[in-house]
Amino acid sequence: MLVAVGTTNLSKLRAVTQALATIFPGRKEGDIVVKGVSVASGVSDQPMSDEETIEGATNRAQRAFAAVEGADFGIGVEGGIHKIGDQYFDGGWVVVVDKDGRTGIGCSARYQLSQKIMDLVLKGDELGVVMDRLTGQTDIKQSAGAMGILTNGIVNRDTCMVHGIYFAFSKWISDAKYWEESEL
Ligand SMILES: O=P(O)(O)OP(=O)(O)OP(=O)(O)OC[C@H]1O[C@@H](n2cnc3c(O)ncnc32)[C@H](O)[C@@H]1O
Repeated sequence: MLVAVGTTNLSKLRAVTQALATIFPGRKEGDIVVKGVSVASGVSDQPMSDEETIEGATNRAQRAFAAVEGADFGIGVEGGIHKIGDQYFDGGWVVVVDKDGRTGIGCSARYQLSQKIMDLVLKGDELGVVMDRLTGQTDIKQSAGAMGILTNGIVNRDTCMVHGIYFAFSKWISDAKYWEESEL
């Protein structure tokens, strides 16, 4: 199975590899090939709404699928912020496409961003840059992620994304009766 993922971010690629091993059990090592490709998300570097983040994940999935010949699936994973009331939350959206034209969508758990972090993001820096500056670490977005820092390592970015990937694949792994047009 060849799976094209629209990113070269190591945390996202780890999440996809881990999720696929659970989604398609019994496959021998090497049966599932995950190929990360650099594609444009087509949205801003720091998406600021669920709608924009879903659009980015969709573009990444479609563009990765088109870029990798013979791919069985294209996957787009996009991180983004969303405001609910006067609070800001971050999370990841996942879109899956396949060669039959089917599309699946899922999202990770989301977590609150403090006003202190948001003040820096709203000044124009991406969350990853802000977290690097606050922690003194480099490229947090490819390792623990902001959620890993804020949960003291309990939920890292790849762990968080894995659930979004499971949900995005639900159409392929649950009974078709939940998805087909039915007479009920
Ligand atoms: O290489 P790509 O796939 O673009 O990965 P990315 O991490 O740069 O990009 P995303 O589009 O998924 O995320 C949008 C921005 O949100 C930030 N971001 C989202 N979740 C984050 C997290 O958990 N930790 C740090 N930064 C995060 C990050 O700075 C990104 O610029």
